[in-house]
Amino acid sequence: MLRKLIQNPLQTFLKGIFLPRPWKQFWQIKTLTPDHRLSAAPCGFRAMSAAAGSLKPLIAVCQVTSTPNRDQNVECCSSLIREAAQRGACVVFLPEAFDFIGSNTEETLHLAEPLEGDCFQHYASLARECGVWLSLGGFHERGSNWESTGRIYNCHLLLDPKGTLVAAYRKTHLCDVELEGRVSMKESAFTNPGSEIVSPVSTPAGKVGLAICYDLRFPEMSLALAQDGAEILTYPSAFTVTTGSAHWEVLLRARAIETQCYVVAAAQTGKNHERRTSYGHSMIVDPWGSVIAQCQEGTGLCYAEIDLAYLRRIRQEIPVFSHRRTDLYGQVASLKSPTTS
Ligand SMILES: O=C(O)CNC(=O)[C@H](CS)NC(=O)CCC(=O)C(=O)O
Repeated sequence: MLRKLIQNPLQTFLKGIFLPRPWKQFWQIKTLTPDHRLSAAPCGFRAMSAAAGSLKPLIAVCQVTSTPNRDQNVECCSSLIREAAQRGACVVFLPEAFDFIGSNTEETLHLAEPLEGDCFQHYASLARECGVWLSLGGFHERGSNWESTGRIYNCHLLLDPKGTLVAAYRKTHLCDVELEGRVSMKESAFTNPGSEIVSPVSTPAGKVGLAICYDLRFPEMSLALAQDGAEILTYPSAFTVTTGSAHWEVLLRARAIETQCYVVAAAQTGKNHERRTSYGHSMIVDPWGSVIAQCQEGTGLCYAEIDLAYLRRIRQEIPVFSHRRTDLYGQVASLKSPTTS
């Protein structure tokens, strides 16, 4: 841990010499005391400093390899969340299927839980313990119609640092995709489609719009969220290697550029079970379209600071929302300018 934090000895040395005293103290507290429990304090500290103009809110993206083993998945996600909180992240993002990836439909349905089950309770108490917001990107939810439909929802949950459920978005675009000999997905066979897009939620990092994985292919949805005030779009995902290597980064950057939002994409990586491998490449894209953070291979975290002043400047300089020719696009004609905060 300590070695990981002191990544650049020269930088460390220079910081030691040149940083004025209060900065030096802050830096030492944040990095040289690895077992110092930074719970609600750093987030508050960062938020306060952000308001004072000196520090911007930090967010963290978790990349994992969920398997059918629920307990192992909880252990892995929880340790990443704790690490992110210790580094001062305000909001921590987990990918689609953070709870598990079943090796077949029966197993998936068998492992699914109601919203208020053990899985939710665990992460609610972890949010409280760590003092962070949690985006739980794709929970296999047995909804109220479980008995009648025999299908679940793919549900993205947002929890505040009190462990309160602030928003739940149920995936609206289901991934029924067949690439002959390469990819076969029929999400609708075990999942009910959600019926609504959820209004973006204010967090210390900005207004977060919730989506899931395959939703990324529908720019109408990202525009609708941006128009409703989103500053950060989230696409927790479990992309296939075939489609991910061709489309993932292009789609994420396009959504960021079109909507002038930050795009946060926590992803599954590696071998989830015998017949399934996920693409990984979890990343954070800024509203200019630059990839500002990306996870390395395997399980892990990446971080970025959110700069809403930068977002506002881009929106002023290239005012696409006010240039939109809503008279020309038929069904999407009703899109208006984003609500600005
Ligand atoms: O079923 C689960 O347990 C987790 N959910 C998924 O893996 C979902 C539905 S099958 N995967 C995708 O949407 C992949 C999209 C994709 O790869 C693309 O759009 O190219």
